[in-house]
Amino acid sequence: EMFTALADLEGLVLTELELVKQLDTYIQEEENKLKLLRGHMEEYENMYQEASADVSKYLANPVNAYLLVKSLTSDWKKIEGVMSQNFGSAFLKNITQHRSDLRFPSDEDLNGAAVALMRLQDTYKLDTHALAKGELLGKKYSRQLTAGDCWELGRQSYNNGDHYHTVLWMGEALNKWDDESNKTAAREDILDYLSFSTFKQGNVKEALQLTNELLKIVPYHQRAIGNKKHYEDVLRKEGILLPIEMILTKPFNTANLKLKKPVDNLEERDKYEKLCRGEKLMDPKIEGHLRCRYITNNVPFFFIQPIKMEEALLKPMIVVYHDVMSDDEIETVKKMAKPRFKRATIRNSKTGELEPANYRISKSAWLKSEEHDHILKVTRRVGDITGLDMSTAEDLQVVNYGIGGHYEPHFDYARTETTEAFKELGWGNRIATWLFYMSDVEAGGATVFPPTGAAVWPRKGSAAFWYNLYPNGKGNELTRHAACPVLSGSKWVSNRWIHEHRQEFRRPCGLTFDAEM
Ligand SMILES: O=C(O)CCC(=O)C(=O)O
Ligand SMILES: [Fe+2]
Repeated sequence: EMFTALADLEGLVLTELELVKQLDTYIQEEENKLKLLRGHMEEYENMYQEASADVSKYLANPVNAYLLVKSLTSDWKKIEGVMSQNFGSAFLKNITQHRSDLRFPSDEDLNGAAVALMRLQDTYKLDTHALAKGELLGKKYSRQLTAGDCWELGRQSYNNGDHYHTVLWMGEALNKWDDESNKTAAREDILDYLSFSTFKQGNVKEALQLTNELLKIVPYHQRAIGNKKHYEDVLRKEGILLPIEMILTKPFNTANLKLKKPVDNLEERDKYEKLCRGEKLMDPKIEGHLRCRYITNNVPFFFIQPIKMEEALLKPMIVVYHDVMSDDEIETVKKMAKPRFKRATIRNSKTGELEPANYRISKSAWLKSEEHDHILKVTRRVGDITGLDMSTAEDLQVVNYGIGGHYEPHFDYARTETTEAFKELGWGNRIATWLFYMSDVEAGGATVFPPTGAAVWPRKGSAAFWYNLYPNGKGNELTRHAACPVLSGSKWVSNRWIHEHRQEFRRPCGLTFDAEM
């Protein structure tokens, strides 16, 4: 699957280019064929006109007689030959053969991309109508969606059992359909999905109204007849007198319906989404104490070029360092990571198999310091700035987020028994997180901390840093954080997780829960 990373989707543009080229050749070949046939047809027609005026006189001429016979034997064979030339199947064969090196997205990608669009719609409170017009945050214009495009989004939602978004998108499809001169969907298909999902969301009257509308187009639609009866029964039981006068409003307005967003088990969803939208949740008094400063850490090189530090939160301390990774270093890391990208997976506790994780839509790869001088330099820099020993840090984890890519609220440290945490590494728990931002993000994609209201917005070359553990080794629950869905742009980050061992003299352990750095 490729929808999970924007870097992978880029290849699809090449697929489109190749298709355009091939289709162009195919159309030219078909056009040549038609031109040839038209020429032959005109010849036949002329001959007929001439001959039919006076058949016997015409055929009395031996050349004419010869040409008539010739035109219906050898010429006709040529025409047969031209007409049975099948450029279409040759074109398809060519594409199929290319399929392994041309990259085609799968149905899973289509579903993933549709779900991502719904996630963006919910998180950033995007209006369905504006989105369908190609508006993002009132300014950015993408292509307009047709009734058929909206219908497809509705159908994807329906197949996922998500009647809420089915109603929104099928409703939009219905309105678009009304305005379209070249219809891109069938109105009865839109009404079929829309009526059923409207009913599923608990709007029986409107479902009946939409079903009646469908029956006007297809009077013997079996399922619609059954549904109509069922909806009427439900209404009768509710004590509503039938038939009721109902006219479909134009445009169809989903705002008049009762609609419930699909429930999910993330209790902090509300806070998380508010922070993603840039709403301020932090106490202004706390925010007022945040400062910026230059640091040198007694590292000689930093005396010449001090590091710019900005506080994002004091308790626990979350800081952002600016200009700590150069464009060259970023390019190296991206280039090395791309061919190794794998989608984030989790192990299914029942089957033991690795499965794609829906709470984390991204692709990642691991790079070692030894692999490139740039990575080694970056590792040393992190050690110099944090004062921590990097020999117990994990390799650099490079991440690229795809359409609507996100990472739901989580802790970076292991919450199981400390002895069990990252057992294979044997370096203790993840004491601190260093998070490089390797791209700017046009919209969305913040790193947010729901318990405290802190938010860090990606800026190319910056990095966020915080301690996950208290000095006594206990995990700090206030460090729970998330990567907001990317609304526009491609988001690249890389993680350096530093472990407890060997930090004893650098960040002494203590008995306290003191959250200061
Ligand atoms: O991408 C981000 O902003 C955060 C990523 C993150 O939290 C993680 O990879 O653990
Ligand atoms: Fe994280």
